[in-house]
Amino acid sequence: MPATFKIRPRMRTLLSPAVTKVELVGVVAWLGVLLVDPVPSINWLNFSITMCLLLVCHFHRATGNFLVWRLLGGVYIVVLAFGFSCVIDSGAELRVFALPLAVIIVVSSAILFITVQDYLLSSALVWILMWSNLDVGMYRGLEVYLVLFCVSSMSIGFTLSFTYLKNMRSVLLIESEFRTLAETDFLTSILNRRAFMESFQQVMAGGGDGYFIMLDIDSFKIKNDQYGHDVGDKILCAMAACLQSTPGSHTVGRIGGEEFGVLLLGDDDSVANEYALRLLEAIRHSVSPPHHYTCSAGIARFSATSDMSAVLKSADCNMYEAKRNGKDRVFRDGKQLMPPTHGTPR
Ligand SMILES: Nc1nc2c(ncn2[C@@H]2O[C@H](COP(=O)(O)OP(=O)(O)OP(=O)(O)O)[C@@H](O)[C@H]2O)c(=O)[nH]1
Repeated sequence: MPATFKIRPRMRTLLSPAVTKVELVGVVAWLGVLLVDPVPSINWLNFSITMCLLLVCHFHRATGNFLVWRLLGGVYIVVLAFGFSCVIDSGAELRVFALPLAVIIVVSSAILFITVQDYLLSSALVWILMWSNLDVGMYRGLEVYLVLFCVSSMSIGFTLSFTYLKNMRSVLLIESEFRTLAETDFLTSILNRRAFMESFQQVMAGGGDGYFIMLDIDSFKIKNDQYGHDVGDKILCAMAACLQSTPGSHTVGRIGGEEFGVLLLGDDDSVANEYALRLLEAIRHSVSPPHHYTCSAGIARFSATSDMSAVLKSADCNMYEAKRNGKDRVFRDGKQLMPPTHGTPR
């Protein structure tokens, strides 16, 4: 997915408060126009337009769907322009206001759109709607000025929209790059400890049940000493690749030097056990001899009400049990997990 598409929801979140304010200003202006001459203004059409504007404002603010949000910005502008054009239609003396009104709507609506295409489309619709209200007779011989106003208003709006969207996009792209850097382990490119723990907290806050698996590479110091730190680094990367390529996990991360964490969702013990054993098997074969390595793992179950530090401690204790009992194995609740096909411990 292009980076600019990824930041669009964030752009929408940042723009929304300003959009709501601009729309409310439009509604107030619309009600103000109706109040200038209230008696003839009270009719079904004006009532429907008012309700429509209020509903569009409400749903524009409330919708969670990005496409609907984009669409409602255009709907709002078209309904507002239609409302004003109806009022202007109701009295010939009001036609003099059609031109400045169209210019104001077209220029001020630049902030409502997240793409310049949306802006250009809706402002073209505004001009089409308002053009019929212009007293062309009044501008006879001066039509070129009308065209100039039309083109200038759209150009100013386009420039405003293009500039602020471009600036916002650049700032958000930089922000997203920094966020990725802050959450990613430099060596292995998987989540670092902070990001992994944040994900863990989010899962628990969301009421998720699951399993936390702590993994520690066995005798890693010896590998480093025997083959050098560059081989050690390759082993760490191979381990991260294994975590990523073994299906079934929710989150994986490097939570210490040679320690990794995995979150599994669900409450089926056999699925969690099978996952852990499958992962250790994949790890055994992830690097060919003589640099091959193994790791020990401890599993702890958690639910929404669990104390996170107690879960971490439990997985850690199980992992150390696995180390004490010969390494390259998984422990849970103080007992070693056996592969389903083999009935005896290795
Ligand atoms: N190459 C490399 N080594 C690292 C990195 N981070 C930590 N280490 C090494 O990991 C080793 C961890 O050693 P120990 O804590 O003694 O654990 P161990 O040798 O794996 O022994 P057991 O845990 O008992 O199996 C140390 O030698 C650290 O230098 C890293 O980013 N790259």
